[in-house]
Parts: sequence; structure tokens; C-alpha cells
Amino acid sequence: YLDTRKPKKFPPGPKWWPILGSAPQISNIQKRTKHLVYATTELSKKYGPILGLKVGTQVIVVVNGPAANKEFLMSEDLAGRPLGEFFDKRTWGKRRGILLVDELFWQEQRRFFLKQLREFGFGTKNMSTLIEEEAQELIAYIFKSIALNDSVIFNVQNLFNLHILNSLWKMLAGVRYDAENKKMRELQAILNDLFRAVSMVGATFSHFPILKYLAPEKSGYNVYVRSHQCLWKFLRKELAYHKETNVPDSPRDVIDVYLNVLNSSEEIAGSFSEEQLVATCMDMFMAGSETTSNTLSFGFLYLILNPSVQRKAQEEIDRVVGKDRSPSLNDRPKMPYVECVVMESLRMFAGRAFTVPHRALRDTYLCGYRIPKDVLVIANLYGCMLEEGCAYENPEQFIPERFLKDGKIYLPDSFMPFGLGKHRCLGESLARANIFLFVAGLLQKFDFNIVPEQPPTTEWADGITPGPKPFKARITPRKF
Ligand code: HEM
Repeated sequence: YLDTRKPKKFPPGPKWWPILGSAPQISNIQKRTKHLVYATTELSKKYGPILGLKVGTQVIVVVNGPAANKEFLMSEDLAGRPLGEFFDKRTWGKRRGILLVDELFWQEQRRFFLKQLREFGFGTKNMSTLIEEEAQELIAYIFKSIALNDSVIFNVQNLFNLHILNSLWKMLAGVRYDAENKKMRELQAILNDLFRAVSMVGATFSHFPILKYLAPEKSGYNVYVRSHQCLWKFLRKELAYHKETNVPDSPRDVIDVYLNVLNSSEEIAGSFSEEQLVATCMDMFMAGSETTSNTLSFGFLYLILNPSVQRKAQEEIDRVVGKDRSPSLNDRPKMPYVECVVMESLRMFAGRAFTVPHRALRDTYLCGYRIPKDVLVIANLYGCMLEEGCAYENPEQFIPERFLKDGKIYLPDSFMPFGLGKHRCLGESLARANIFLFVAGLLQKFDFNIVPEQPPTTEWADGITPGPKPFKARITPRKF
């Protein structure tokens, strides 16, 4: 069905009504199917993999299935990012981070951050130590909560946020915060509000800008502006502190190196500025915290529902790491099964997600359909990883062995949780290291079991990224 020989018209989709566009049809299906990824998948069955939608004033093309998504994500013509107006001029319009920037700025900033994050963490040794420390903090906290009892019941999806934020913030700003720290609680609260106010395909007020004025509270606009401004203030304070304490010859973290570039006498590229730095830190929080925490939450949800997978992972951890030291990234090549648990957790997360929106840089074609300049295009990864009939047998089941062939890890082409091409996730190695070390570290020390009175479901919630509905586990120290 991806016949690209004859140029076609704009991608088909449900009728566009005046003012509302195709919102009523989408919302009807979404009510029934519960999730926007399911609704757009259902529409793609009727209209084809490239779906032309209009929601309010915003034209959005949603791409479904592995072949179409591969072509989309690898297309140079579709490698733009939305301009400010996608979210909101007041908050995003003036900013130039990495997620929402013009192409020149994006390239320079991406290159800088990739290099520096490698220096301050992504280089395996540093990164492993840093994340191991965070995982050990969490393990110590669980032991403390168990105290003299046999076990403890925890809300699992809240366990990881703090530590994932810390691993990111340690690289960028050189600090980590304890759970009780006021600054950390403030940061978490701001991010929660921000994530609730928007989704990857925008927010009610970005599709219907008039609602900003008519219903600023109900459309989520006020929360969005408030949380955006709070985060901006938080980052500005951190920047001011770095400016006061920065010693040019011994940079402590990525922010210090950035400041050195700004202060250097060399001719620096035009894209470096304090505003840019704050905006990019903000992007790192937006792109790196909830994605990783929610992937871990999905992973532990399915580990609780599949005790035999847990046992198998623990056997591997015991064999390779033993019980007297914590797992490190050096163990990874010898632990293919735990690595496959990471892949399966990523599949469970990304298969329910849209990726970050792209923008057409010029009039172009996708799978033969005409995509006019500036139209937004977004990938729905459900058909690549979780839909019945995709590359995986029984896709809704958590089966890490599916990635193992003769003891080696094999990933099909349609496995693309981090996207592909020029905009492929910048934090992939950090995310994969975090998930590996948290899974291995926690399973080394504890068993995770269902609380029979409150069994978890595989139902999940939409947000800027998908996450499991709140669920509890009984955590018991392992007996060796
Ligand atoms: C499980 C965790 C994660 C997943 C599943 C994930 C997935 C993705 C995806 C699908 C994209 C979009 C690719 C595209 O638009 O074509 C992306 C972009 C991005 N991610 Fe991640 N990500 C994760 C963690 C992180 C972390 C930890 C960081 C920060 C260090 C991060 C930073 C970014 C940035 C900056 C971009 C934009 C890259 C660009 O446009 O050049 N991500 N990620």
C-alpha cells in the first residue's frame, strides 16, 4: 500500500469541519478506544498509513506503521522542528532549545551537548558510577522503609522520578538532590504540572488558540504558562549560581563548559547564548526525565506480572554480578537477558507513544503523498511495536527472550523507540544505561510481587508520554 510511484494529494483522513477540523471524529474514536494512539491507528486502517488531520487550526500528519515511519524519520525534508506557535508564542516562541529550534541552531547545539554529555557522563565509566550511585540511593531508601519488617508496599511508578532527574541534573549542573530537598520537590512539582498540561500532539489551547482567552484555566493554558515560567526561573537561578562560582580552568559540569564557550575570546558560533543554554536544559528535562521514568515503570509493572521473567533476570544477575558488588555497565555484555528486559520495557513504553513532532522544511512527498511546507508530521509507534500483526508475536505480552537469537540480541528494523535519522534521541545511551542499572540493581536485592488486594492492571494513562496507571508492589529483600 506504500505505492510511491504516482504523486498523490495531501494525505487522506476524516472530513475537516469548519473551526473544529477533524477533532469531533478523532475524539469520538478516542472516547471508545481510550487513547489517541489507538484512535489514530484505527483511522489509519480506513485511510492508510499517512493520515491527514486537522485539529482546530493545526494541520497534523500522523504516520503509522514501520515502513512509513522509517521513510518519514529518515527524510531530510521532514527534519524540521515545530516553530514556537505549535505550543505557544508567549512561552516557547522566543526560545531556542533543541526540541524547538531553527535548523542551524539545532545542529550546533546538538553537537555541543552530545560531546559534553559524553565528557561529563555518557562516557561509560562516569555514567556507570553516577547511575550506580543513584540506584544505590534508591535501594538504601527501600531498605530503610522496610526497617524491621519483612517487606514494604510501594507505589512503584513514583520510585524512579527523583533518581532519573538526579542523573540528568548531575551531568548538566553537577548536583544531586535528596528526596526531602525543597528545590528537588519544587522541580518535580513543576515538571508534573508541565507534563500534565500538554501532550506530544500539542495541547487543547495550541489547536484552538481562542481558548487561551475564553477558557485559560480549563484548556490547561494557565497551568502551562505558570509551570513553564517556574521552570525557567529555576534554571535561571542555577545559571546565576554557576556564573558566580565558575572556575574556567576546571569545569564541573556541562553548564560550566557552556559558560566557558560564552566567555572565550574565540569567535564563537552564533547559536550560543544564555537563553539558549536555559532553553536546552529545559529540553533535557522535558525529553529525558518522564520518558525514562515511565519506561522503568512499565518495565517493573510487567516484571511484577511475570514473576518467571524476574527469576530469570535474577539468575543472570547472580551468575554475572554475584551479591557482593553492585551491577555496572561493564557487566552489560555478559547480561543479555537483563538487556532484553530493557528492550522489552522500551517496547512497552514507545509502542504507546507519539514521537516528538517534526515540521516539513519545504514542499515534499511522503510515501507518495504531498506534504506542504511547515505542516507538522508525527510518528505513531503503536503499529511498529505493539499492534497485533506487527513484527512481534503476542505483542502485548512481556517476553524478553523475543530479542534473543543464539544467545545474541537481535533487534528488528521496526524497533525504533528512540526514533531514527538526524533527530534520533540524544539521550539514548543515558536512558538505556539508567534502565539497565536500575533493573539490575533492584532485582539483585529485592523480589517485586503483586499486592493481592490491589492487583495491577496493564491499563495506562496518556500524558506528554504514556505511563502505567498507579500500581503497587510488595518489595521483599531477597534471601540468598
Ligand atoms: C526511555 C527514554 C527515552 C526515549 C524512549 C526517548 C525517545 C526519543 C524520541 C523518539 C525522540 C524523537 C526522535 C525524532 O524526533 O525523530 C527523542 C528526541 C530527543 N531526546 Fe530522547 N528519549 C529518551 C530519553 C532521553 C534522555 C535521557 C534525554 C536527555 C539526555 C533525551 C533527550 C532527547 C533530545 C534532546 C531529543 C531531541 C533530539 C533532536 O531533535 O536532535 N531523551 N527521544
